[in-house]
This record gives sequence, structure tokens and C-alpha cells, in this order.
Amino acid sequence: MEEAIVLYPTPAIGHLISMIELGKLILTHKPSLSIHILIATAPYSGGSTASYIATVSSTIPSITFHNLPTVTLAPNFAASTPNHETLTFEVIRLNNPNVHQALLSISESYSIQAFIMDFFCSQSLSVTSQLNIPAYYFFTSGATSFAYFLYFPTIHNTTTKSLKELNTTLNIPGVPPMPSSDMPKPLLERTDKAYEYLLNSSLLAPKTAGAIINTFEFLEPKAIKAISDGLCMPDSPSPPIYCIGPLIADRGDGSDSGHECLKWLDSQPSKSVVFLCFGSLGLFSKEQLKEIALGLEISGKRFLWVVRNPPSGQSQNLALSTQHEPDLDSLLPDGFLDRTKERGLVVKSWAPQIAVLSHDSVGGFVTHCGWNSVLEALCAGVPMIAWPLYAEQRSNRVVLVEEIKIALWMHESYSGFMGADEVEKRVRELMDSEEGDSVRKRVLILKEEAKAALSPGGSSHVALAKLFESWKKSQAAF
Ligand SMILES: O=c1ccn([C@@H]2O[C@H](COP(=O)(O)OP(=O)(O)O[C@H]3O[C@H](CO)[C@@H](O)[C@H](O)[C@H]3O)[C@@H](O)[C@H]2O)c(=O)[nH]1
Repeated sequence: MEEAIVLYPTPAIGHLISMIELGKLILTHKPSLSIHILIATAPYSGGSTASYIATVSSTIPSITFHNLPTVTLAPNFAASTPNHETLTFEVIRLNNPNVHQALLSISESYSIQAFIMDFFCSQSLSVTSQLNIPAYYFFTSGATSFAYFLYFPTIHNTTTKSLKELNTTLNIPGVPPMPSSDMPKPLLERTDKAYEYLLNSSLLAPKTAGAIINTFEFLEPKAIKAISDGLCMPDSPSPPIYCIGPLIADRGDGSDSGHECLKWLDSQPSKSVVFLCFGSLGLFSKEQLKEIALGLEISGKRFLWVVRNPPSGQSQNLALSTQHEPDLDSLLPDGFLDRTKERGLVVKSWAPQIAVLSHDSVGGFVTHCGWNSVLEALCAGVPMIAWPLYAEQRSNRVVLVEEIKIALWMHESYSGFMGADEVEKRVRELMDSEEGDSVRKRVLILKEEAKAALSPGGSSHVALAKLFESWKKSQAAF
């Protein structure tokens, strides 16, 4: 019987693309395998993945997508939940019968070697253990985040308070000193449903056959060592980890090449442009957009800025529903576009980020610190300014600035507001100062190390080979 690997990403673009890239990577080394990818209904919109999936589907015959039947959240569920992560967990929970059915149907024609699920899909472990299929986590953020997720049950057991009340610095093996308030939002509140789901994903880690992480040894050596030494799960056996990254989307189809912003970049001097883009979901208030505009204007620097409409109603600064094109004239200061037209371009809603970061004219990146954005900048050798917004991005900022030293810190007010003077100061600092030079040099070293990690004999290449070996062993064990 032909052998297959089944992948189960969460539908969010920041999770789904790197999982599909993992499928492609597996195929380059094991072309005889068949890759099956289960796609659950997206609980919110935020970055369309349809054209990317269509391209993969039509160009790589060994990858088959299985759209799981649509599940419906209870009425008012979305409105009553404080975190978008909870919506994802709920969709995954409701999909368990569909996953069960899909696995049964795939196994009629294939021998399933492994089931690789997103860390957020841990509830499907009950299905895979019932069917005796070895299951692995795929962790789409860095090893440092994985280290604190593994340690999270320990933190949970040592206090009855919520992290948001602790106001302390957490000392977690392999993790730089972490202010408790910089932990991911769903971990801050004990009564939050997402807290319970994430705690459960952490507790279930020892039941997996291993965890695949989108990082590489040189990038996060301390976290990787601490996890491998079992320090992050003091009370249970830690799963083996496979750091196979960096995995970033390969947009080799050239679909982005005609975008107006790339043509504009062609006319800008080398390394002169600061790119500002805030992930698949990031939104700012109108007041904040105005401050960014003023900061960019007084900085005198060239810029390319992706602007979206401000949040409305329940959306908590996140683009969880379909976005309308922003009306730039009403959102930005009077005359801003005209005054900066020689050196700046504002793009509405979405830019081809990977192509932009790889363009020679781009010299800096103001980012929300989503892990894919970080890896994409690193692979392009572009230094960053860290402006975290949601999910685990505040802890990523600590790691990027304090530990890896490829980003500058942006200092927000207590409410999270960033004044024009701060925007101006950091942009100038990145482009013109010694601090900027220092992060630029460091990111170029990491760019080379990333390539080396993926090359034959490199750490990620070796980790992938070990992962393939483990499939044989887990098959034997099941
Ligand atoms: O205008 C845009 C905006 C985004 N992107 C792409 O969208 C992806 C965004 O991914 P990421 O930077 O990781 O941000 P999120 O979409 O916010 O990703 C979620 O998933 C990540 C991986 O787990 C986490 O690190 C983040 O905090 C979490 O919010 C990247 O590939 C970007 O290149 C574009 O191409 N154009």
C-alpha cells in the first residue's frame, strides 16, 4: 500500500502556509510519499489562502487537500469569546468526527505513517490514538514559545492567580527573563476558555510522538537545548523535537510580481525603504494610524506602508471579518499622501510581503512580530522594529530584541499607543544609527545560518532525517 502523511493545520494563514510548506519539504526528500492535508472551515477571515492552496493543488500532484465538512459554532459563541484563539480551538473540537472520518477514508487506500497536527489541533489526539496513528505536533512559532508552553502547566500549578495579576518576571528554562505581562494574551487569564485549551495542548505534548518546530538551532539554541534536556517539562517526559526551519512560503509561481508596490520599489535606492506591515490580522485605530503617518513624515525616510481600516465593533484590533478597502484620504492626516509621494507608498490592506522583503530597496521592517514575518525578514536579511499586537508577539519581541538581537524595541505607552515621536525615533534609529547597523549585521549572519541549516548536513536537514527515522520507529511501536 502507498504510504501517506496526513497534515492537519489550523485554517489561519499564519499557521496553514508553514504547514503546507512542511508537506512540500517532506516531499522533496521523500517523493514517493503521498501528502494529505485536512482543511477545516476558517472561524474568521484574515488573509486569503485560496489562491495559494489552488497553486499547490494544481502543481504538486502528490499533495491532496481534503476540505472537512463545515462546522457551525453555537449562536453568539464568536461574540462572547474574548480571544480569536478560542474560535480556532472550538472549530477544531467540533471537527473531531470529521477528522476521524477523513482518516478512515484515507487509510482505505494508504498506509498512514504519521499525522502531523498544529499545536492548536491537540484535541484530535483522541482520534489518532483511537486509530493507532502516530501523531506529531507542528509548532508554527519559535522554540522559545514552545519552551514556555511546555513549562506552562508548571506555572499553572505553582499559583492560583492569573498571570495578569502576577506582575513578575518569569524564569523559564531556555527562555530569556520574561515579564508575565508579555506572555500570550490567552495565557494571562485563568478563566479564559483559550487558557484551558492551551493548557491541555501543553499537557498532551508527552502523548505525541514528537514536535516539529519552525525554527533552527542557530536561531534559538538555548530554548532548543532546554526542551531537549527535558527542563521545560519537569514532571513528565518531554516529546522529542525536530527543528526543521525556517519554513517560509515559496511563492515561486510569480503571482506577486506585477504588484504596484514592487514596481515602486524598483525605483527606490538600495536598502532605503522601511516596510510597515502587521500580519494577517493587525489593525490600528484611526488615531494610531495618524501618529504612524506623522512619525514617518518627520523621519524623512522612505517607506512602504500597508494600511487597513480601523477595527469596528467586537473585532478587538483584529481583522476577523472581511475587510473593506480603506479610504486613505479620510484615515491619514490632511495632505500626507501628497507631501510624501516622492518617498513613500501606502498600500491598501495587503502587500506581497515575501516579495517586498526580498526586494533590494527594502532596508528595514516594522513588524507585529508574527513568527512567519520574523522568519521571512530573517531569510531576506532585513532588520526589524518590533511592534507586537496580539497572540505570542510580545514574547517574540523579547526574544528578537534581547536574545537574538535582530530587532529594535518600540516603546508603547501603557495603553499600547505609539506616539509619532517614537515611530520617528525608531525608524531613524534602524536606518541611520549604530544600533541599526548592529541589528542589520546580525540579521545578515542569521540569513546565512538559515541557509546553512537547510543545506545537506545542516541542523534542520539532519533534524528532518531524524524525523523520518522516527516514523519508522513509531510505526513499529503502534
Ligand atoms: O499584507 C500582508 C500581511 C501578511 N502577509 C503574510 O501573512 C503571513 C502572516 O503571518 P505571521 O507574520 O506569522 O502573522 P499572523 O498571521 O498574525 O500569524 C499567527 O501565527 C503565527 C505563527 O504561529 C504567530 O507567530 C502569530 O503571532 C499569529 O498571530 C506572513 O506569511 C506574511 O508574509 C502578507 O503576505 N501580506
